[in-house]
Amino acid sequence: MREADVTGLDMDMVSLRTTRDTLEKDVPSIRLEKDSELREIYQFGRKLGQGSFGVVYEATHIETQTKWAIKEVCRPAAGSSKVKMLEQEINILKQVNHACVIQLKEVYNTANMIYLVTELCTGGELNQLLRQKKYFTEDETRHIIRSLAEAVVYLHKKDIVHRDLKLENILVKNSEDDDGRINIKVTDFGLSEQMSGVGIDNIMTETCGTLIYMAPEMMSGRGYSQWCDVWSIGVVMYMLLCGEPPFVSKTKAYLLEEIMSKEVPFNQPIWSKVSDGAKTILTCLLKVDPAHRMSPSQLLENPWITGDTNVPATPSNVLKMMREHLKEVERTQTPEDLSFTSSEDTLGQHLVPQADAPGTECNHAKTSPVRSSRPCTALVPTKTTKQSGGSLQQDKQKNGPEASVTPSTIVTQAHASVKASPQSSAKQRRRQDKKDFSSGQNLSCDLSKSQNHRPFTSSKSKKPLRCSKANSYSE
Ligand SMILES: Nc1ncnc2c1ncn2[C@@H]1O[C@H](COP(=O)(O)OP(=O)(O)OP(=O)(O)O)[C@@H](O)[C@H]1O
Repeated sequence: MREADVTGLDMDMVSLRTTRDTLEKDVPSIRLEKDSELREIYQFGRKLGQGSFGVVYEATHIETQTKWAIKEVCRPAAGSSKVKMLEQEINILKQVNHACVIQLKEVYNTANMIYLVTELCTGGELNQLLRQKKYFTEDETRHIIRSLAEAVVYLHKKDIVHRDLKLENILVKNSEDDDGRINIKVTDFGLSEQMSGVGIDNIMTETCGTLIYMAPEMMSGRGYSQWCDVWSIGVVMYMLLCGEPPFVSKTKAYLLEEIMSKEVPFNQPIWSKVSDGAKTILTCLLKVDPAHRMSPSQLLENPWITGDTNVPATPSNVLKMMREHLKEVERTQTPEDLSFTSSEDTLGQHLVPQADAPGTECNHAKTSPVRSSRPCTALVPTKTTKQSGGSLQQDKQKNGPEASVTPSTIVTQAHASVKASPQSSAKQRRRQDKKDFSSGQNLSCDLSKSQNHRPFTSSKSKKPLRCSKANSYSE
């Protein structure tokens, strides 16, 4: 047995892109002459599961008698897409060190095999637990979603977009710990992407992931960013609370149509028992337009998540008062006096998305006629454009002008474009919103006018979808 190159894997198979200074922990990569040598280090136990790459076993480290999971992977052909995915997965796992992300302990290489030793999650996949329980309570869901959001904030800060967040890729460390809490670990980074640039460089076009969890902007093929993970958190949360996905259709095209045409459905009887706070979050996470989605950091600060009952779940009272006031103003003014046609627009103009303002959340979920037409960030009646918080793009904004292509700036510009057409009725604007979204224009039109912002990509790949993993798509 010999220690492999200090950077990690068998270099003939994997060209590591990770720079060493980004590593947070040292994951040894060990070369073995024979596969049987590993059996001298670990005692293999029951089979835990099978993925598209290989089989996962429970294993006991003989010397320490500690339990681990070992993924046994047949070395894929050099240059194949499987190599790329495995390389990506290992590179990312080597960089991450978070309580809610699966830990990679060691990598073993032999001539034919690669073995990934990870922490053991005895509770299995979250979808198995959901199937048993049918649905989770709000308290259970809160704990799981908080952990998931923490993991996503951490990953996005490291410029890692998971791209395939789903119940099957969330493992349960132990069924339930002493407090009855379900501790989760995000796993399966095979489809993840690590961004290297800022602004437009962070726009991806490859369609991948699992349909029911896939963000509409990814389905539309017009470019997406890390906000696709937020949509998936929304789908996961929805499923935890009611046991079923929010949107289902046989094909990607129909699913996209369904998402575009419907509100987040809360029709099943179970939703009558779910709090408004949880439903509001879902509406904010499942915003069609990524520019209007709640950020993972905002999610973490939301009173439903923090359990802070002193903060109103929705700032609807203030907004309601402002709307009433604006309606009154409209009533007393002639149309010429107004720069907008409706109080909603006027309100939109003055409401600036303020990232990470605690205690605030999507406040328009119920009033918004079109799910994609309203920003879903903390709205405050001010023109201050404070941008802070943990999301990748918000962080990037501090680093350069290009990075200022944030959902919030897009939102602000979207409002500006509404302002520019005072004649348009609310109905016309709704139609335009939808048209813009399907053509990919709603984000690009305004951005292209700005010196600092390059257009949001709208290139649509003509390549057919293929299934690269079980239930996961890659273009
Ligand atoms: N650390 C672990 N602890 C417990 N069970 C695990 C662990 N890792 C994987 N498993 C189980 O083994 C199964 C196969 O895992 P694996 O990572 O190979 O594939 P996958 O995530 O299902 O899909 P793929 O790699 O094909 O995308 C999982 O579905 C899970 O049930």
